Parts: sequence; C-alpha cells; structure tokens
Amino acid sequence: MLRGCAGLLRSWALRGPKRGRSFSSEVLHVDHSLPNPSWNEDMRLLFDQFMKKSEDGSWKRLPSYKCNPPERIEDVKIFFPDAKLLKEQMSQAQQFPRSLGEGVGFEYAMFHNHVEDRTVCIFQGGPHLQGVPGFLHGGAIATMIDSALGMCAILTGGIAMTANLNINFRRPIPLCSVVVINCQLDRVEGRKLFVSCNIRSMDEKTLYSEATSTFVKLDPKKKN
Ligand SMILES: CCCCCCCCCC(=O)SCCNC(=O)CCNC(=O)[C@H](O)C(C)(C)COP(=O)(O)OP(=O)(O)OC[C@H]1O[C@@H](n2cnc3c(N)ncnc32)[C@H](O)[C@@H]1OP(=O)(O)O
Repeated sequence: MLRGCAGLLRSWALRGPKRGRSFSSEVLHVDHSLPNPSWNEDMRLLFDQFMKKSEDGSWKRLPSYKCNPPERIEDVKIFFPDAKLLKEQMSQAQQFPRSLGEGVGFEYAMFHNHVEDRTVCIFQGGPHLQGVPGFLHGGAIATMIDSALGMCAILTGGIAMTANLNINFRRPIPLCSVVVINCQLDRVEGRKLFVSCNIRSMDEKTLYSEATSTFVKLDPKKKN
C-alpha cells in the first residue's frame, strides 16, 4: 500500500495532476513553478540554467499547484481514517507556500535529481515575507526549507511528515533577493528519512542558512 501511494505521489509531483477531472481547471492546472512577470532577472537566469540541466533528464522540474487534486487527498486519507476532512474546508484548502498573491510571497521552482537524491529550490521571497525591515522573516525561510526538504524526502520515500527540523540562520536574507536551497537525502533508517539543506546566494559566496531534518514515512497500519 505504501509503495503504491509513493508511486502515485511521485507521479503527481513529477508530472502533475491527471487532466480531464471535474476539479476546477484553473486551480488544478496552473503550474506556479513556471516563470511569471514578478520573477526578477536572477530568478529567470537560475530557472533557465536548471531547465538546461533538465534537458538530459538528470534533473526534473517539479510542477507546483495551489491545491491538491482529489486523488492526492484520498492518498493521505488512508493514514488519517478518523480525521474530519470537511468537504467545504477542503475545497478552499491551498498549499501554504502558494497561498499568497503573485510576487508578494513565495515565488519558487524546484528541480529534483532522482539519481543523486537531491532537490534544488530557487526562491525569491517577496515583500509580504518581511521580518526585520528589509529582510525575510525566519518563519518564511523555515516554510520554504520545510517544503524543499519535504519534497526531497517524499520523492524518495513516499508520504512522510516532518518530525524534526533544525535550522541555523547564518546571515539575513534580503527581501526580494533570489537564493538557492540545496537539499540532499543523507540516509534512510527504517521509516526515517534524514534530509539536510543549505541556502546560498546565487553566486554561492554567502551561506544564509543550514538545516537538518528527520521525516518519518507514515505507516498505514497506524491510526493517526
Ligand atoms: C506539494 C507537496 C509538498 C510537499 C512538501 C510538504 C512538506 C511539509 C511537511 C510538513 O510540514 S508536515 C507538518 C509538520 N509535521 C507534523 O505535523 C508531524 C506531526 N507528527 C506526527 O504525526 C508523528 O509524530 C510522526 C508521523 C512524525 C511520527 O509518528 P509515528 O507514530 O509514525 O512514529 P513512531 O513514534 O512510530 O516513530 C517512528 C520512528 O521515527 C522516530 N521519530 C518519531 N518522531 C520523531 C521526532 N520528532 N524526531 C526524531 N525522530 C522521531 C522514532 O524514534 C522512530 O524511530 P525508530 O524506528 O528508530 O524507533
């Protein structure tokens, strides 16, 4: 069962949702990991570089949508049989990092290398993510780290949740700048996936943050 879910999830993460479903097509089919007018020159440059790396198939761009497709919700329900996923609330639910308007919040695109178990996220943090004036809020940085590490873990192990996340904030990240989050699956022990990352400037000279994490694969035999 877990294997099947992992396969479904990987297929969704790598290729996007099946078309032709009765879900709102705007919500399902707008891929937010493609360039939009709010992306600055650096973001576009990095995106083009990774698209080039993707040409030989070693890296894959991960599509990204505001909402989960119905089949994804069903995948997760297996692990939470008692959870009250109310229809009305679920119809309004959005992925947190995609819930802010274009350009003001999290602008990002992720690429995954399946052979190396690496995920790279290029991230432009918009003006509504401010903490200390002129710089990104630590919670916004943590959100993006959790999402990128999560993607790296899930693409390897299937449905997993963050159990532990440790972040060292080394330098403040300027608002509206573009940074690169480099994630790496370090090891797998049973249901535990150990994933780490660093955040660097485009020229790689500045180390902004480092993080280590433990993701735990959900066990369908356990009632959550
Ligand atoms: C579009 C797609 C986007 C994808 C990216 C999204 C990324 C976002 C990910 C998240 O933010 S998830 C939300 C935040 N996380 C949570 O809400 C998780 C809440 N915690 C839980 O639900 C459970 O604690 C958890 C599922 C993580 C583990 O519960 P289990 O009952 O399945 O684990 P169990 O207690 O059996 O422990 C299994 C192993 O994990 C270890 N473990 C459990 N909790 C741990 C912990 N907190 N830290 C370190 N290790 C832990 C535990 O020691 C054990 O190791 P061993 O196998 O060696 O004995």
